[in-house]
Amino acid sequence: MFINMNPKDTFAQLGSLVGGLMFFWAIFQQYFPYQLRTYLEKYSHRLVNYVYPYIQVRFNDFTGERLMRSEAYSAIQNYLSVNSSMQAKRLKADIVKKGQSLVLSMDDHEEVADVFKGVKLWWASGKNTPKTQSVSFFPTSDERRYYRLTFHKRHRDLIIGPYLKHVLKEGKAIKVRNRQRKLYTNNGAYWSHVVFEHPATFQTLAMEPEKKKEIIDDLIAFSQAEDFYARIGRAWKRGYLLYGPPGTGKSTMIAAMANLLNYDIYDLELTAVKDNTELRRLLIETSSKSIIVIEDIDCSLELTGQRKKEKKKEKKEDQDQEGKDQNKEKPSKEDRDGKGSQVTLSGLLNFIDGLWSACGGERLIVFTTNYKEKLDPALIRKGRMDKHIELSYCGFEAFKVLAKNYLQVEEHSLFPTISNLLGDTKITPADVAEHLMPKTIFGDAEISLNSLVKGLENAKEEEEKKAAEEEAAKKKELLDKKKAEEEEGKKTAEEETKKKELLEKEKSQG
Ligand SMILES: Nc1ncnc2c1ncn2[C@@H]1O[C@H](COP(=O)(O)OP(=O)(O)OP(=O)(O)O)[C@@H](O)[C@H]1O
Repeated sequence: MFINMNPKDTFAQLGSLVGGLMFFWAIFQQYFPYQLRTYLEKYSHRLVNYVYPYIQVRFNDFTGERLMRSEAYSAIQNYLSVNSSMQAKRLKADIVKKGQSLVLSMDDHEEVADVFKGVKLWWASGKNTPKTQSVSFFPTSDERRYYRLTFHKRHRDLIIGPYLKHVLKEGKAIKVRNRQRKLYTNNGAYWSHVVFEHPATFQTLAMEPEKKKEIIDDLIAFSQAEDFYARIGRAWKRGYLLYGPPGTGKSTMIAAMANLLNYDIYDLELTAVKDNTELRRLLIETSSKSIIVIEDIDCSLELTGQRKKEKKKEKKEDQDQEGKDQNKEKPSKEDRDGKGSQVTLSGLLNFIDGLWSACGGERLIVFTTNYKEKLDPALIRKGRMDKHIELSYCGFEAFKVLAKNYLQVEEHSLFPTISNLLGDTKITPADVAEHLMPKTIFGDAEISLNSLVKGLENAKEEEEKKAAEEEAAKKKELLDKKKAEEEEGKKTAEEETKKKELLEKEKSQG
C-alpha cells in the first residue's frame, strides 16, 4: 500500500494512524464497561498465544508473600553477568571480593541472546515501578526487577528442564567464586564473622609431596561428588581428623583446605556452648560449602571419660541404644556448678550422624588434636572422621618446601647436613620456619640456614641428653627394683629360719 508513495507522505499517514489508534484506545478505556474490557483482554491474550510461537518465563527479584529475595533471580543475575558483558550495550558494574574484582551485568531493559545445545533463546531485563510513584531519576526500594526468558515453544522441554538447571547451577557457582569468604566464630550460641583472608595454600604447606597430593585429590574428589553422594544415599559431608604435636601445621592445613575449595570456615569453640540444644542450633545455622572446625577436641570436652562412664552404665541397665538419651550422662562437677559446658559426646555424635545429615550438603567437619590416643574410638571411627591425617615433625621434604617459600632456595651446600640432622631430631615445621625467617633486610639464605643448623644441633644435643637421662633413670629404677627384691628375699629367708628354729625348739620341748 505504501510502496509507491513518497516517504514523507508515508510517515504522515503512519502518524495519523497511530494518533487514531491512541484516540480510540483512550475512548475505549474511558467508556467501555470494565468487565467487558477484562473479557476482551483475556481473549486477545489467548488469541495472541495461539499465533505467537514463543514462550516467556519471568523471574522476579522478590517472591512470595513476604517478598523474599529470589534465589533463582540472583543465580540468573550471576549467570548473565558472565554472558551479558560481551553483548549488552548498557552495563552495570559492581565490585566484589573487597575490591579485588569488578563484575559487569546488563542494565535494565537490555536484551541478550544465549545458545544452549544449538537452541537460541533470549534474556531481557526489566523493572516495574509502582503506578502511584512519582517519576524519579533515582532507584527506589519499590522498584521490582525481573528477567524474562523467551524461547520457541518447540524447545520447551529442553529449556524448562536442562537449560534452567544449567543456568541455576552455573549462577550459584559464579556466586561462590565471587563471594568474600568468611571466618565464623561462636560467641556462645551465636555466630559472628570476619572476612577470611588466610594466605596459606597447599603449595606453602610443608609436607611430603605424595601425602599432600593424596589429601588434595581427596578434597577435590569430595567437592565434585554431589551426584555420587546422592546415588549412594549419603549426606554430602566428610570428616577429617588432623592429629600431631603442636606446631606441625594443623591450623595451617585447615586454612589451605578452605582456600583450595573456596569454603567458609566455622571455628566452633565447644567450651563456649552451653548444652546440646545450643550446639544443635549452631550447627544447623552453618551454610553449605563450609568447613566446621573443632580444634583441640580432646581439651574441648570430657570426651574420653563421659562415654566410658556411659558405657558402663548402659551395660548395667542393658540399654544398647548408644547415647540415645543425653541426660543419662553425668555432668562433671564443674558442669553441675553451672560453670562449664554441658555439651556431651553423644550430643555431638547424634548430631553428626543424624540431624545434620538432613541439612544441606557440601560440608567438611574437621577435628584437631595433639593426642589422638586420648579420643574415644567412637568419635573418630570411619564414617564420622573418614580421613585421619597425621601431621608430624619436619622431614627433609617438608623442609625443602619451607626453604623454597621462605628463602627461595631449592639447593644449598648445607642441605645434606640439614637432612642428616632432621633425621636425628624431632623439630616441628613451626620451629624450622622460625629459623628460616629472614634475619636481615636482604634475607640472606646462608644466615638463616646456619641458624637452622645450629638450632638442629642444639635440639639433637638436648634430645641425646634427655635420652641419656631417661636411660640412666631407667637403669636406676631397675637397680632399685633389684635391690628391693634382694632385700625382700633376705627378709623372707630370715623369717623362714626363725620359723624353723621355733618349730625345732617346740619339738624338742614337747
Ligand atoms: N606444615 C607446615 N607448613 C608450613 N608452615 C607451617 C607448618 N606447620 C607449622 N607451620 C608454621 O607454624 C605456625 C604454627 O602452625 P599451626 O598453628 O598450623 O600448628 P598447629 O599444628 O595447628 O599447632 P597447635 O596444635 O598448637 O594448634 C604457622 O603459622 C605456620 O607458619
